[in-house]
Amino acid sequence: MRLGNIIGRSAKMQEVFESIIRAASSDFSIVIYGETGTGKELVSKAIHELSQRNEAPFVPVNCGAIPEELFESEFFGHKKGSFTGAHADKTGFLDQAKGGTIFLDEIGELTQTSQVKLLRALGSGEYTAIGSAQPTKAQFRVIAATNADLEHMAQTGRFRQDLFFRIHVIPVYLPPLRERKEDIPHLAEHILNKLGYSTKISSKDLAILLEYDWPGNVRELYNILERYMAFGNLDFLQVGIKETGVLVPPFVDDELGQTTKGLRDTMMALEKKILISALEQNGWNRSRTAKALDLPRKTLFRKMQKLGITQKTSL
Ligand SMILES: Nc1ncnc2c1ncn2[C@@H]1O[C@H](COP(=O)(O)OP(=O)(O)OP(=O)(O)O)[C@@H](O)[C@H]1O
Repeated sequence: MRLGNIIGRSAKMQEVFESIIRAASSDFSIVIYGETGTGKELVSKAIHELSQRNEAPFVPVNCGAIPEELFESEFFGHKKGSFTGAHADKTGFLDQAKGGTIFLDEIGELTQTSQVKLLRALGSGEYTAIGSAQPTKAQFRVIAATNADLEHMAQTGRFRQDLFFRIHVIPVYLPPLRERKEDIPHLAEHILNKLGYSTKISSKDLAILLEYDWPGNVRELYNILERYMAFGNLDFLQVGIKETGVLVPPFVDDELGQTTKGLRDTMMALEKKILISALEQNGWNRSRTAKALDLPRKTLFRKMQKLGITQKTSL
């Protein structure tokens, strides 16, 4: 079963398909919840394509990558000469999305000040480009996405409750891949096909795919299958299932010399090692490191905090 490019035979994905169809037939704001790599952007595009706005643009915005001081200029646009460096008129995201859909990815990463500005535009139905005297009418539909528990963030004051209520009109929940493993064979076939690989995957390799926990979800499946095409087998992923029942890829074992830890601990140790190494390569400049790792700065800060990384931490 598929809906556009979205593959899913599991009962959980059938429910997702129903939510997508319901969401597309309305014009309310939507929030898509799901772990990284579960297909939030893919689903938001599908909703746009199936909606009445499909002739107008779909504008994706990574909220974690927009510094607070640039929020208005990026979202609302600016007029030439309105501030030093404004050499020409700039069309903001909201203008670009006119008549269509604005996809606010990682909305939980907007700062409180940016949240207020966004809420004001959504609440009043208009916004003003910097340096303009004329407000513009908001003519877009919002689809937001997050891998955070936005409701909990709103309850604990980390996300504005009024903005949460304004956007969380139709929630769509994407289940992690480990909770719908019956989709893996179809996804693998679809992905290998897309990658131009014609050989059928062996049942031994399929069993390895089914055993794995997929913390990076479908995006990780893509990556693993690319490596599978290069190696011709999944031996790099396969390893003895540890006593804990957790499958630990051998390249992780070799790297860390740890064979007894569970997947989560091993992933955290590997993540820590990657972050420290990237920070060292970038002279501990966190903005440069975030860029090198293709991570929003705030995500890097959070990860450093979670993993207890400071400049004094060494490999
Ligand atoms: N059900 C699915 N069927 C086919 N392809 C999928 C499916 N889910 C995800 N993908 C593919 O997996 C990759 C990751 O998906 P996507 O970028 O939409 O995830 P995401 O949840 O937005 O990730 P992130 O939170 O990390 O930005 C994309 O290449 C997407 O096309």
